[in-house]
Amino acid sequence: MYGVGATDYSVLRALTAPADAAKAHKDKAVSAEQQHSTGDAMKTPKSKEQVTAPPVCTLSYIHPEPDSPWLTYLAQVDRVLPHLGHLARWGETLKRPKRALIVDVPIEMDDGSVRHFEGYRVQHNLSRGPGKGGVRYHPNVTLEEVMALSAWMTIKNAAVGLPYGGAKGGIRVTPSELSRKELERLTRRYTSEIGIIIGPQQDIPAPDVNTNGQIMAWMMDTYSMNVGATATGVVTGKPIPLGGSLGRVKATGRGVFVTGSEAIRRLGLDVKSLRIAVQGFGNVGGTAAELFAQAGAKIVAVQDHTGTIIHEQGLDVAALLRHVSSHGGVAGFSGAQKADDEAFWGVRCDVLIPAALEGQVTAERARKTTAKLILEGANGPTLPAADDVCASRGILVVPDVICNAGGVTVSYFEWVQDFSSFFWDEDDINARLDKILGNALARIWDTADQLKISLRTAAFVVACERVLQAREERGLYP
Ligand SMILES: NC(=O)C1=CN([C@@H]2O[C@H](COP(=O)(O)OP(=O)(O)OC[C@H]3O[C@@H](n4cnc5c(N)ncnc54)[C@H](OP(=O)(O)O)[C@@H]3O)[C@@H](O)[C@H]2O)C=CC1
Ligand SMILES: O=C(O)CCC(=O)C(=O)O
Repeated sequence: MYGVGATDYSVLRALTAPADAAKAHKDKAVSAEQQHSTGDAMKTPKSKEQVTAPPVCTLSYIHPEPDSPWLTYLAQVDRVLPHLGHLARWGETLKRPKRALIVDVPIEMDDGSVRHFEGYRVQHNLSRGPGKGGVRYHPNVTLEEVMALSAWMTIKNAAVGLPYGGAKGGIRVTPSELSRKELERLTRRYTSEIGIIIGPQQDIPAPDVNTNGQIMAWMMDTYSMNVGATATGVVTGKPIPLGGSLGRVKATGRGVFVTGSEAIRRLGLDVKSLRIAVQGFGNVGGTAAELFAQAGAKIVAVQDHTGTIIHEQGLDVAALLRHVSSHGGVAGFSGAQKADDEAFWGVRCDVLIPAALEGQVTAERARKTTAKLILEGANGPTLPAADDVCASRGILVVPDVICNAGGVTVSYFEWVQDFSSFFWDEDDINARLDKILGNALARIWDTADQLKISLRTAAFVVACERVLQAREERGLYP
């Protein structure tokens, strides 16, 4: 399945060049699409990025299925290795997590029964600093998924230049089935179990799917009680009165908007004329949709777990946000038509924002979309085969490791503020965020232009050089 598509770098170059390339890009994209539809995509130039063999997982303790997040990550690493020069000898470091902790999380349910949940915390790499990354509560969480998410944190933190390694955690649970008290017990027990490897200097969790400020507050309190001192710096994404940072709740969606707006500018497009489809309407998707709508774009389709809604003239995003907060999902929103879930991928749009889970943009969906630009709000939403389809069709993908890095960047600000006990105002936070993301994206874009590679592989080049350079300079022996 991997590497069957060919990557046409002249298309990508046109896409990554400034606005004057817009026409060339459009013409080229049409011809790439025609090639594709005649089954002739292999005639596009062979590229350094093309991977001929599927990635191999050499770890004995997981057995990834095809298209699984860990194999997606390994395929992305295989694409970067040819660009790493002498550092490539350290490449295997990227393919193994430094440390993976699996914990049993038993809790007493409200009815007096005892239930056990599987919990994980994986520290993929610690060469550049403490582990950093969110905690996910979801029924499909597995060790392998958490490994992939932690590895993407290593790449993201390094790509942006934050002084962290990469980590991620999760519990295999359907949180909506638990009462608030059960959720608190689950969170506190999990925190105690992973307490042996987290800490303000070791590894700093934060929110991810189905976790939020309240859960971070319970984690901070539990860790603090266990160490005997209030340790605000052990988690980020906390409520403001507990050492949280202004701007963190919306930071990830804001980062999608900031990096997306820059990509839109470089493509010579006008945000006010754009039609946008958003998958996932939680913290990330909801905020990104809100900011793009405020900038004048039309949000024409939204999908979450409860269904798909479409409005050709543009949804009233503020009203949809209110509906989701009172009904738990987009289904039943009166200001739109209900649509079939698969129809979401073929909806007429210019920009697609996957902001739900991994593996959503398959090769088939990449062929179906009319979007010119994909902004990865989610982690790992695009399969490697879909990346190849996007490249051959002239669709620019702004990859997760820069596109959704706004959240961890403001988490970094929170951690710094907690250490110094000096808190910044929101304008200051947003200005610093915009600058850091803008500079990181420019560096990645230049790398893509120089090496004639995709933005994803360019982000990996920038990040992996930093990670492996640190590895080499630190040396191997204690
Ligand atoms: N929160 C953060 O700061 C960061 C999050 N991310 C990534 O962004 C993505 C979304 O996270 P976040 O917004 O925080 O999570 P939330 O829990 O706030 O929202 C997740 C959204 O995705 C929807 N969703 C879940 N499964 C599906 C599915 N199979 N099909 C369609 N929609 C689905 C949910 O719908 P429903 O509610 O109906 O289940 C919900 O709308 C994840 O990949 C996460 O790792 C990345 C960087 C930082
Ligand atoms: O804020 C953080 O520390 C991490 C956020 C996260 O989990 C992510 O970027 O995927």
